[in-house]
Amino acid sequence: MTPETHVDMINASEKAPKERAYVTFLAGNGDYVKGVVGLAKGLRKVKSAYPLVVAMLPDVPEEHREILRSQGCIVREIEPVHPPDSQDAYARAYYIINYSKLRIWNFEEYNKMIYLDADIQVFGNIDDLFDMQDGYLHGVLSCFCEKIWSYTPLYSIGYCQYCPEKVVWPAEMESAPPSPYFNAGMFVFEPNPLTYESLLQTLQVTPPTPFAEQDFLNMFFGKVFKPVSPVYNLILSVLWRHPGKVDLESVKVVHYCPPGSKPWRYTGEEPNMDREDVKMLIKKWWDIYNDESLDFKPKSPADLEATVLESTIIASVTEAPLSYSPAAPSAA
Ligand SMILES: O=c1ccn([C@@H]2O[C@H](COP(=O)(O)OP(=O)(O)O[C@H]3O[C@H](CO)[C@H](O)[C@H](O)[C@H]3O)[C@@H](O)[C@H]2O)c(=O)[nH]1
Ligand SMILES: O[C@H]1[C@H](O)[C@@H](O)[C@H](O)[C@@H](O)[C@H]1O
Ligand SMILES: [Mn+2]
Repeated sequence: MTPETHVDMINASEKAPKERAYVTFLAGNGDYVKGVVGLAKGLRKVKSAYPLVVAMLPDVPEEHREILRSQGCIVREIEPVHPPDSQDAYARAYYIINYSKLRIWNFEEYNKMIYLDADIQVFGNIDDLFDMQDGYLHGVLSCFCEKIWSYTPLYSIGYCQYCPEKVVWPAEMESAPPSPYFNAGMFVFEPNPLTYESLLQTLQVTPPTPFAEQDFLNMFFGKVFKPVSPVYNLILSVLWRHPGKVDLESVKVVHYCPPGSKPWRYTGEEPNMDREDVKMLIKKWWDIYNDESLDFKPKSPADLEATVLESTIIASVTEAPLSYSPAAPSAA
């Protein structure tokens, strides 16, 4: 190597932009695609500087992929991930959908990504999360107060991370209070081939648990998890479980998580869905979804071509599937 080439290489790596992107996940031919469209438009509204990659299972129909490309999303197909142990068909479908999210650690062309569920909307710019300290996984604590947690001892004693002082940990309890547990609808992470292989290998020796990849990621990244403010992932039920804990004015990200709260399925009939704050947040989601001025506008025909091309090239990058069944069921 000539000294010039060496210098060129150093310069090239110094100049290489830090690749960053948002990433969401899509499975099936149902209505979650609306969530992704809403999210793409929401990110545009708050002027995010980074694109939205959609990691999708093979069962997402072409027409939905087309809608997403026309909204400026980078479409990237992933293979389903099968957890170990045979389950009944319903549980299997649920687990395959959720564990497939692990493939995003293989998106090596990005150094840092922010994962967002499709039932999330951003109401403020959160690009600052990319500047969080490297080497950690950043996310927001889960609330344990909803009935969905009733299978856990935590729920029976009324323990929640949002108000740990409320419950004195009973001496007869077998375990100590749990270590911080994040909601897997939003997290900041660094794709990495070694982490990716380790995640998939560990999964093969880890029996599935009710909160699927959320439980698994909490276990896997337990030692490197750093909590960020709940304004970066307001789980809607925190509004009525911990009133006053989060100031709605300062909330940047809303997660339409509780039953009946998906904006595109909202009827107002389920518990708490008739609250004024919930109705206001549902309306705000629809305002973004319906706002045509937020549709992707390629700056030039070449720009549009670039988006489509990027999706095509990325999707054609093949990877060795550790476990793949072409007939992944959909829960949508
Ligand atoms: O048919 C489906 C189902 C799910 N999804 C994708 O998977 C994500 C997770 O599903 P939900 O948002 O419905 O799940 P919840 O937010 O209610 O549940 C929580 O627990 C889940 C696992 O139990 C995940 O960890 C999820 O990120 C976490 O917020 C969706 O946002 C969407 O991106 C689809 O694309 N199609
Ligand atoms: O804190 C949340 C909340 O309790 C939700 O209802 C549940 O679906 C999520 O998995 C959890 O992280
Ligand atoms: Mn969600």
